[in-house]
Formats: sequence, C-alpha cells, structure tokens
Amino acid sequence: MSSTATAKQQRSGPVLDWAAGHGPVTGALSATTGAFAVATTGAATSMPPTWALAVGAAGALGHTVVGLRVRNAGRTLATRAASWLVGAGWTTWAMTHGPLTWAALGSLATIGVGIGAAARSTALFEEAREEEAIAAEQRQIAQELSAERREIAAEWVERIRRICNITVRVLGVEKWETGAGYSLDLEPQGGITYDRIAQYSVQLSADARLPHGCTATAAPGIHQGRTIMDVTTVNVLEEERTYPADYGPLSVMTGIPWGYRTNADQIRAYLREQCALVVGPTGSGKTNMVHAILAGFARAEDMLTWVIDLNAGSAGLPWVLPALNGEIHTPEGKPVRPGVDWLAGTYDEAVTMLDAAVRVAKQRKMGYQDLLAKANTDLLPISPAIPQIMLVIDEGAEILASTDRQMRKLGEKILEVIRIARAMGLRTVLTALGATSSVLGNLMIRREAKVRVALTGGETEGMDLSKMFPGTRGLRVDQAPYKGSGFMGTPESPAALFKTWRVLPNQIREIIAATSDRHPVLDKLSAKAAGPAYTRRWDADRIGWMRDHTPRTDEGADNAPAGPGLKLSALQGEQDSGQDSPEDEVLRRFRAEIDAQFATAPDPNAPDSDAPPADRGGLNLSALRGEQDSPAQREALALLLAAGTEGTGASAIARALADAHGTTRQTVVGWLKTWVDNGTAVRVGEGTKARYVHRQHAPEN
Ligand SMILES: Nc1ncnc2c1ncn2[C@@H]1O[C@H](COP(=O)(O)OP(=O)(O)OP(=O)(O)O)[C@@H](O)[C@H]1O
Repeated sequence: MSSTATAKQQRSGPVLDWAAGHGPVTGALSATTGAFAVATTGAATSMPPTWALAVGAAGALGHTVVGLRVRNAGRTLATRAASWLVGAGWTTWAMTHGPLTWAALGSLATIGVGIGAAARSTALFEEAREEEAIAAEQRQIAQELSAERREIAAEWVERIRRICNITVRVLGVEKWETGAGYSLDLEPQGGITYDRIAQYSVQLSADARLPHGCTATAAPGIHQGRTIMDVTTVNVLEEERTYPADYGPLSVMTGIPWGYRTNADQIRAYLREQCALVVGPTGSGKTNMVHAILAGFARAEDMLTWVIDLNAGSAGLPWVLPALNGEIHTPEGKPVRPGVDWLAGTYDEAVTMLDAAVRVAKQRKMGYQDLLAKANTDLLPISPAIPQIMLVIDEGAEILASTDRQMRKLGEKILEVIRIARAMGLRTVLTALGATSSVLGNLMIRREAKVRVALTGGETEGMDLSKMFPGTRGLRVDQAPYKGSGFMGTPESPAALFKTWRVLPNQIREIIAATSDRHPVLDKLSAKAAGPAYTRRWDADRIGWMRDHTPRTDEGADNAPAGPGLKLSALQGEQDSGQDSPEDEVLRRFRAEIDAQFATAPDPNAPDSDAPPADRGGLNLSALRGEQDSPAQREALALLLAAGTEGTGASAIARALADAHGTTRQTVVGWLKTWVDNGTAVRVGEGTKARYVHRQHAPEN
C-alpha cells in the first residue's frame, strides 16, 4: 500500500473490517446495537412492529440454512436462530412500548450478555467437535493402515514358517514412499540369522505371487538377531529411466550413483579404496552403463577420469569429441573441457597412460609422506587439490585374459596399478563381456574389485552370478531381463537387482558443459611424474586416431577451412611448412583455427611447462585454462601461426587486433614473451629484424 493511502487511513480513524466474522463479544454487540437501532428508527418512523419480527424470522431461517450447509452442530444452529428470534422479539416489543425506557434498555443489555455467552459456548463446542472429528478420521486411517500392516505381517510369518521352516516375529512393516514395495523388520526365533531366510528368496517370491522382476530378499537387520526383508511389489526395472537431470557435484566420499534398486533407491559406488568390475555381454547395455559411470565421475570435484577403450574409443569418444570439436560452450560462451581427462583409444596410448599412472602412484607415495604423516593416515587424503584418478578400462578384463603377448604386457600394467595404487588414490573400473574364470580367477581382481555389476539384459550365457557375488543366494538372471538391468553389489550394499539409468547422447553433452568448470587439475607432484606424456595428451599426433570418428558435416569439403567441427582429418599427414601449395595454405589456416580455438601452449601451471615442445604442434586443452581463453589472445596466436616461417611482430599483431579488440602493442608484447617462455613461440632475428615464429614453423622444425 502506498504511503499516501496509509496516511489517509490514519487520518480517517480505525478501519473496520466488515468482512470479518463475529466472535461472541462482537456478535452480541452487533446484534444488540442492530436491534436498538432498528427499534429507535422504527419507533420514530412509526414502522409496523411486526416487520421486525418478520426480519428476525428470516434471519433465523437464513442462518440455519447456511449453518446446515457448513455442517454446524445442532447446538450452534439453535443458538444462532434463538439469537435472531430473541433480538427480533425485543425489537418488536420495544417499538410498541418505546425503546428509550429503562426497562427496554436493561432487557436489551441482558439479551446482549446472554447472546454473547451462548455464542461463546457454541464456539467452544464447535471447536471441540471439529478436533474430535479430525482425530476420529486419523484413528480410522491408522486403524486401516495398521490393519493392512498386520495382515502383511501375519501373511509373511506364515509364509516363512511354511517355506523356510523358521518362526519369525514381525517388529515392523514399512511401506516404501516410492510405492514400489515394503520392508519387514523380522526377528527369527532360535538364533537363526538372515542368511537362512535369504536362501529361500526365490521360493518366497514365488509363493507371494510377486510380479516378474520383483523379489523378496532378506538382508541383515540392526543386529545379528534381526533381519530386514525387502519385498518389491512393483517392477521399476521394467521402465526406462533417464539419467537424473540434476548434474550436481559429487565426490569420491559421497559415492557415485550408478543406478537404482528395485525400491527405486539410488545405489552408489564408493571407490576411494575399491576397484570395480562391470560385466555385461553384448547388447546388455554395457556401453550405456559406462556412460552412466563416466557421467558420475565427470560430476565429481575430486576425480579425474582416464579412459582406455581399445574398441575404437566408442565409450570414451562421446565425452571428448563434442568438446574438441567446439560444439559446446559454457553459458559464458567459453570452450569446455572434455568430460574425461585422458582418452586412450590405441595400444600405444594405453601403454603411455598406464606407465604414467604407475609413475604417479609411485611419486605420490614418496612425495606425500609429510602429508600422510600430518593426517596420520596411510590413505592419501583425496580432495580437489589432490584428485583421485579413475582408470576406466572398457573390456579391460578381456585384456587381462588375453594370451596375446602385447596385450599381456598391457594387462600386467593394469594389474600393477590395481596392486600398488590403492592408498595413493588411483583406482580402476574394468568392464568385461563375461564373468569368465580368467577374470574372476585373478586374485588381484577378486580382492581389490569388490564393487561389482553384472548386467544381464536377459543374457544367460557366461553369467555365473554365484562367481560374481560369492555367498549371495537367490539371484537369477531371468529376474533382470531388461537392458541396463542386472545385479550390483558393493561392500556397503549386498548384491541385489538394480538398473542403471539410460544416458542419452544429449545428456552427455549437457554433463560435459555442466561439469567443465568442476574438474580438478592434476596436482603438481603427480603432473610432474606423469610428465609430457600427460601434458601433451591432446596433441594432434596423439589424438589422430579420433579423426575417423569426427562427424563430418560436409563430405568432400576437406579443403574447407571454415565450418563446424575441428575436422581433425585436416591434421592428417601434415606436410612441412614453408610450401606454398593451396592445400598447404588451407592446412595452415585450418591449424590456425584449431589453435585459435584450443591454443597450443603447454599448461602454464604444469610443472613441466619447460619440457621441450613436441615435434609437431596440436591441441593441448590444458591451455584452455586461464587467460588463453581471451578471444583477442586466441586471435593473436592464430595470426602467429598463420604467419608461418616468416613470423610476425608485436606491432603487426596489435594493429590487426586493435579494431576488433582494442589490443595494445604492450599487451601483445606480454603474450609473445609468455609464449617464448613456454615454448609456444620462438624469437628469431635481432634488433629491428626481431620477429616471432610459432614453434611449428620454427627453423629447427
Ligand atoms: N539403462 C538402460 N535403460 C533402458 N534402455 C537401455 C539401457 N541401457 C541400454 N539400453 C538400450 O539398449 C541399447 C544397447 O545398449 P548398449 O549399446 O549400451 O549395449 P551394449 O551392451 O554396449 O551393446 P553392444 O556391445 O552391442 O554395443 C541402447 O541403445 C538402449 O536402447
């Protein structure tokens, strides 16, 4: 309300709220003053007194009708009707005998007090009546609920006695909020533990006539003498659920959600110390599961994901290419970092990665002694400053089982990482096509990889669930016939049915964009140990294999310098610079574009930024960090590249940028100095002949 309106109101005195209902006092006051006003006016104007009686009768009738409609108690209706009739009676009498006599005024006051008292008592009665009605309703609901619970409890006591020959007492029945089933808190009699009931899971489920995909599973209760029996009554595994759209931050400590149970609860993988094994035959939804895993790792603030995928990188590429191709940007329009930190799609790259991982583990062991002593732990404290490295190796189990000499070498390196790196924060997720004995027969895997997933998708071949989840009974492949569904068990959560979310391709892009700023940077000590093998991981010659998988928007447009995507094919078979063929010119412009997008400088923060530049230039996404993101600087770098062996100078670059960016010569001098320092550019010539040449065109190249 405006201040003038308020002021006006204040000047005109208190505001009466005519819409407000009456309490016992105001009601009585209103009735008596109303009757008095009618009587005095009526007497003065010689109104026939029977009019007042008629109005009173109408009022009593109206109030009764309204009262009935809102279900007032009979007592309330009678009080109100009586008030109207008494008031009307007095008015009629007062109009005949004169309202301004002591007798009239006195009786009116008495009537007022009477109406007030009656109204007060009916109000209290009405309130109490309402409360009692609510309580009765709740008692009714509780009774119905507990009747249902009692029925469920009795049913299961009888069933468990008949099928398992065990007597149980039911201490509680909890219906799940998701509506997908209920849990029973049981106390088996005679010192019997949960596993005795768990053995009969299949028979119990069948006896309870549970729909397909629904189970009755027994798990440990709050102590050894108690058992929790989860009974699913709705098959949530049947429906397709997409990866939850909340891409909020996660951590190695929060666990990473990998899917959901039959009760629709999320199941998380805690991988600080555990490795994981995901088994899924072709067509079971394994690739999709890898995406769900990579999605969770990308969301984590203290995890870096290194992926080895020798199947042409099909699992890892969707997490890399949209970023490399510049197809997605942050809301501020900046280029994004890939959703994984390193992708090896070739044997050599995989060896490079695993060697780097071993070096990181060893270096962390030595370099973080002080930190471990201070924290009084032998487990490296993982944080965004010292991230955990998750090595995801698609079909890694097959590498381990391979008899090929080269693959065996790779397998040994994988096992070495698993063996030495637990405390130092490097863990692996291996996938496998089948739970073969060569995989599960490996002691290292059996011991270190206790987070286990068996995707069945209806496949029975090579699906020995008792080997994957030793000691767990009652798991049957046909319980999970849907793609992406199967069984998951972790040290925290016993093996049981689960399903992973469907990860749609556009969700991968969304997650890359949403998490780009969140990925940690490899700690200096580890980066130094990983060396140039790590810092140059996105160089053109290292990611050349991806070119075949880069979507081409315009077939035959190899020579087109512009257009969407990096068109990495342009990087193929680079020729020596300095030739002036049109192809060469196109190639040079292409490279300029690529480097303008991603820059080519080594990471200024990386400890090995003084490492010799690679023979050939290429992409180095570490350069995406910091001020290299400035469009002016990127353009400057592009100009430097385009200048080829001739090179260019600060004034020429500044002139070219002045109009679009207002860049000064002084700024360009600063950039050139940085690029010379970090090896991106080389200064050639002296004095007035001094010019800068991109390292690709540097004389020794
Ligand atoms: N969690 C899921 N929910 C629903 N549908 C799924 C799920 N996972 C996979 N699918 C369906 O199954 C199809 C195959 O999935 P995916 O490619 O992941 O299987 P795969 O086991 O890797 O098979 P292949 O080895 O042949 O590539 C998907 O295209 C999708 O339609």
